[in-house]
Amino acid sequence: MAPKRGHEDGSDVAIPFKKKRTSDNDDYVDVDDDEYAESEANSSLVPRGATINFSALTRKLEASRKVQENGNDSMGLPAHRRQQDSLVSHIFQDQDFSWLHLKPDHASRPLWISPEDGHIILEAFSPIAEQAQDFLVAISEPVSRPAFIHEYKLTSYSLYAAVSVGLQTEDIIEVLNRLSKVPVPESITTFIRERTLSYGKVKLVLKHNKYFVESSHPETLQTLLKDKVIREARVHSQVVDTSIKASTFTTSRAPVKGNLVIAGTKEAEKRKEDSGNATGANGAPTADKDLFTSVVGVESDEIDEDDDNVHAFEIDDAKIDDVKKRCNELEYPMLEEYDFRNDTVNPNLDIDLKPSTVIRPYQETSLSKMFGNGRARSGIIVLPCGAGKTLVGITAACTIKKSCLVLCTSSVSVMQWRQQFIQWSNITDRQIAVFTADQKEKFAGDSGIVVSTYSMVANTHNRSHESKKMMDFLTSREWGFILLDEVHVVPAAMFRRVVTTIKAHSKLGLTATLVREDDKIADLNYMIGPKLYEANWMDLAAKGHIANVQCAEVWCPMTPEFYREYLREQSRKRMLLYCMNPKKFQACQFLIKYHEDRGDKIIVFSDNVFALEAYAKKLGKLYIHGGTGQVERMRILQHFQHSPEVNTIFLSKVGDTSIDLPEATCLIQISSHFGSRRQEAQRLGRILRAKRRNDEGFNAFFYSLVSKDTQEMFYSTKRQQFLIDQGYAFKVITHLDGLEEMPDLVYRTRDEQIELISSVLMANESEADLGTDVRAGEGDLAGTITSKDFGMPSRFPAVQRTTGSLSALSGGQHMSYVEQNKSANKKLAREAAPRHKLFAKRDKDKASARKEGRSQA
Ligand SMILES: Nc1ncnc2c1ncn2[C@@H]1O[C@H](COP(=O)(O)OP(=O)(O)OP(=O)(O)O)[C@@H](O)[C@H]1O
Repeated sequence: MAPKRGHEDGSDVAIPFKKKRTSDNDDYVDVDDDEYAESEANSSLVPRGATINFSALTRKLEASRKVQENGNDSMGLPAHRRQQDSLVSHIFQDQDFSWLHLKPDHASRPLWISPEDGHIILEAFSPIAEQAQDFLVAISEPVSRPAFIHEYKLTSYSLYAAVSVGLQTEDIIEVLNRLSKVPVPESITTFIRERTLSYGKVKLVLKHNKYFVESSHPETLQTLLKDKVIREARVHSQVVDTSIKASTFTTSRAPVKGNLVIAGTKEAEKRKEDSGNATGANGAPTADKDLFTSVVGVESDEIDEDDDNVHAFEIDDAKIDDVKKRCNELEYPMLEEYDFRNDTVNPNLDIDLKPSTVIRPYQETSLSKMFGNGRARSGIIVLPCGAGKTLVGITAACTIKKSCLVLCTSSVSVMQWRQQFIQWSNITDRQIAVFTADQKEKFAGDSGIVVSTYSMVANTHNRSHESKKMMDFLTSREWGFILLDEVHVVPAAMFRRVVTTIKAHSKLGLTATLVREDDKIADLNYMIGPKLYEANWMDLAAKGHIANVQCAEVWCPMTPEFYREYLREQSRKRMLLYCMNPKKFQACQFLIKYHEDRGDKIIVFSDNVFALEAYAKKLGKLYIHGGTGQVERMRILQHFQHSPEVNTIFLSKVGDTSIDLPEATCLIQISSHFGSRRQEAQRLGRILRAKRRNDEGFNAFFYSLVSKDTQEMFYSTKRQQFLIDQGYAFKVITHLDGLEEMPDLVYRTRDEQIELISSVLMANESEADLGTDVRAGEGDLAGTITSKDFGMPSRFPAVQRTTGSLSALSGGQHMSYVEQNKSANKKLAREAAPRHKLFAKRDKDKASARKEGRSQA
């Protein structure tokens, strides 16, 4: 489903169109499983959604048993269907689904469901695709969403999330059936029923400061009460099965009744008008809505939950964790909801959005999933980089109006969150405090906001006296709301510590890239809650909320000298060699010139600080890395924002996430962190917020410069996968037209290139490390990441010094190259690992040719 990569002829340059991190004090330790991409073997061994594949596997095994027993296959499919014969059956073999008969009006129904694995294929060009997408996002995981055909997957978690936002089993099946070109296969209906049977049936609700296990299914509560742990946790003074009238219960698809989120905003007014003008909830014209209704046959508003009779029993505060765990084991995971409007014990916080703050429709939609029934559901909201997750979090805090704790990944983000709270809401300076290594503040009054980092809160060692006092402040009180930024990067253990030490009634996780190679996403489901909403990147771009980006991969051939060294080198310097490839330098110079001439503002990213400095100095540009002081950073960023003289800056990974530069319209990536899909997406996020995004025909540009025939090509392909799944197409540029004619082209001559290789070979091993911004300072998001940090054995030796010659130091670089190279060659020959026989033969041939030459001489 990935878009094809095409070749560009260069004339079309106009298309040129975010570890284990250990850092100082308050910065977190971040495990990005994406980085497993460093190991090719790992990446292929750990498929995405492994958890789900496991259940699919179990079903398959079960099915094969059934086939043997009664002639049905694992998904309950009749065995005879495999013998279905048609002229083309043999081509598709077991992927021949022609036995699933199309409905007579299939052309007007936009989707097809695979009976084998629950994958759903959606025609994104259908007039009712937008409504269908809303529904599919609620019940399934988006797998890939390019322009015309989308792929989704029904999983246990997606169905858990669907139920948690109020959808009912039979509604899911019914709507799916109406949208599907073929009758929903029995295997799928069985799967949906099985998975939704118990999920979402039990809620943990805090009402009047007492915890209740609540359900509208009395038999479920009876089942739970049969369990010893739960029975013992029950508070007997309460009347069992208290009937609680849920006054404002609605489902996710119903209009948000009594919802405080949108009240008072201009957008709310606009939406009221829109509905008055008979347009759809998404602004879709009535005609489309009618078509949806005629095909789907269910008005979205019809799916209202009839939840009049809710039964509950009270449980002991101290036993909450045991009950939660037990419910999980019994396969009745509890949804957490906070009836904040009826919480009279925790003091209210006087916070509201400023009248000038207008939230965008997708921000509102995401929040409606959280507040759909007048309570706050805990869960995760996924929005693209630059789409305004901060404001979503702030709006949620303004809705709950109770004390709020915000946790983010670095001290830079802490300051940004604080500033954004002040910018978008009426919160006063005294009501919002920060807790970082440098600042330990408490808010004034009974209620307020504290912004901190995960590591400040989770860290249990070496706390200063001040920090201890601050932690007591945080742990001794009840928080109405905890906001968790960038949830996908925080290790499970750290989350567990945070979640157990802080008593919060509701949790909201925010992220742009819910991608991990392992099953840690499952931990998030348990610790925070299900995914409540995931936006479509292309949709937001089409509506002008984020910029349209043209992505391209520029293939830069290695010069023969660099390639020879690359093949010889066994250490990290291989990476430095492909970063410092003179042809890459030239491509970078050309693209900078091209885009500066167009009036673009350009950010060049390099993870490797050695390369960063070398490029920036050679091309005469300003640069920022971990070692750049705060004052210097601000000065450079201000120049970039306001001065027409500074149109290009070079950034190390410190700029991946924490820098908000809406002026930037072009990104050039010269070195990156292995195959990290997350970093690729986060970097793209820097230009998605481009100020000029709504200019007529405006495009932002994202270039990855890749040295041809090197490992970098593999990593690059891997990195792009997440963005491709979001619908981005990467073009391949193999030739930049006009590059050769550039008057002041760098490293044009062989001598200059040889001089460059000399400097690379003389560099320290540590400087060659791609994942390390060795000069990262306190508060930087850039930490030091190595393969070892991801639990993998380091393939490279630790830092090692190489000696440069005196002649090199005195400026005779050319000579030093020869000297250095000679000795390096000897050293390599001594240390060389066993070579492939092909190369061994070539070396032998060469050696005998040399011998022959000498004897002839
Ligand atoms: N409703 C809105 N109205 C106006 N501006 C908005 C709105 N929502 C977000 N923005 C602006 O969009 C930009 C991006 O927002 P924000 O930094 O919250 O994005 P993000 O999703 O957290 O991105 P990232 O994941 O890259 O950190 C900011 O400049 C913010 O002020």
